[in-house]
Amino acid sequence: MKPVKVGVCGLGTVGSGTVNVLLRNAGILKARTGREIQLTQIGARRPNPACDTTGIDVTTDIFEVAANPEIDIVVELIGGYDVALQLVKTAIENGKHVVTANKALIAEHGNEIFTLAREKNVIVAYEAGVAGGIPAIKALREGLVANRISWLAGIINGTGNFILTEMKDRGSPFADVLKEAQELGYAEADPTFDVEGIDAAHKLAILAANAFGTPLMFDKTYTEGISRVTPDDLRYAQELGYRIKHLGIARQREGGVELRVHPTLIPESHLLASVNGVMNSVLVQGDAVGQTMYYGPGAGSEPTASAVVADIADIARLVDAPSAAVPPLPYSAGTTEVAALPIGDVVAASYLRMRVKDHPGVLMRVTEALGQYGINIDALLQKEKREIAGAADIVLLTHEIKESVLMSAIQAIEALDDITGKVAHIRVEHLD
Ligand SMILES: NC(=O)C1=CN([C@@H]2O[C@H](COP(=O)(O)OP(=O)(O)OC[C@H]3O[C@@H](n4cnc5c(N)ncnc54)[C@H](O)[C@@H]3O)[C@@H](O)[C@H]2O)C=CC1
Ligand SMILES: N[C@@H](CC=O)C(=O)O
Ligand code: NA
Repeated sequence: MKPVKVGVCGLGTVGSGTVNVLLRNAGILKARTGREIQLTQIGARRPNPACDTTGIDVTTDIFEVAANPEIDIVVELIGGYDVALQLVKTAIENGKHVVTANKALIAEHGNEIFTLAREKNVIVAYEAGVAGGIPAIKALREGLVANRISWLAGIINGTGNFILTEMKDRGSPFADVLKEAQELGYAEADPTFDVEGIDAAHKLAILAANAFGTPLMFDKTYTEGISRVTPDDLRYAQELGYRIKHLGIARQREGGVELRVHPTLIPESHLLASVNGVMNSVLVQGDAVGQTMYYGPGAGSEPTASAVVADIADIARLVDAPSAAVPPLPYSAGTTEVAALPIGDVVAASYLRMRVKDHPGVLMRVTEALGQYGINIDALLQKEKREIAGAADIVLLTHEIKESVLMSAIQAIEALDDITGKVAHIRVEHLD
């Protein structure tokens, strides 16, 4: 059988890892797929010393790769939107299968890309874009195909989890840890995507589309990042028996789906609470299997390349299959429109932290304000702030309450004379 020919565009962190894995493991890939997978051409602005491209045709024009009649699979690893979209569409128009790690592109332009791919009868695969090296899309699409999925939740941004872990364990300042994550190749070109939750929202939109068979709904995903989580929050959560993790949560509800990305307190005994550093994890609730959980590196050169090459191998097995054998919407969203529920309708327990003037009766006034809205308190800490004369922090865990009601109660608390500044609010989930 003739080799399956691959063109890789972009030779940065993931591109160089992909070249290394394809070359190093060519023998086992051939044995496992029954086909030789040949790295035929690379599109790169400049060489990358992290990989050896000796003997491979390298061009500075990535569109040459997309037009190369020899090539069966174009691998998009340049990142970003405009040029990447153009490249992917050109490759599809030219009848090539596409593998990409670009979750931003898939989350925001996937509906258009998949429509075009369907017309041209080619596969667009994006396993590397969601939870890095974890075969999360494959688990949903194949391993859990028998299940009706009611919800999933995951730690799906490696940089964010790395920052929260280092802040908690070593007390490292946010900016220093972010710099380290960038040096390790974990962060996005624009790291605000990581710290403000946009990257996790891209991934959640893709996971939800696969789990629920809906179109991609990134624009309807409620998104909060980790930038407002303070070292005090991490410490107080720990004292209360919780950890703060940045979670993406997708849940089927009557009337629509919840799609939300935000810092979350989870019990320290929950398995997700032990997912640290750059590791990611996705927890899925299916009606037949119950809960399954997937764990592994969410970012980095070869962990991400592992998923890119897995997609290449899957396509290699199918390139010569009759079109009927190629899964119709292979790695993609379905088409059933569904409503995204507003965040105000979410019912969750909450962590509230407020800076108060340490006057007698202040705690009573806060609990009264909550009581007026029917909000019960589950746990409470009051911490004197030694470094600020006359100030204390009150930290509360509330029972489950509709978020729109909680917001009204928070406004009432912030209006009290004893409260300085804003009330910090982090949702609590038990995920059972
Ligand atoms: N770094 C990671 O751990 C992960 C990254 N990703 C995704 O993989 C993609 C690539 O990310 P990285 O490798 O980290 O980025 P990177 O910045 O290290 O690499 C991108 C490379 O593409 C090249 N490039 C950009 N435009 C080009 C053009 N027009 N022509 C030729 N070369 C061009 C750049 O020069 C650079 O070498 C992104 O979509 C990212 O979101 C996904 C999962 C993990
Ligand atoms: N910046 C992303 C890279 C992988 O998707 C992350 O940190 O998770
Ligand atoms: Na993955």
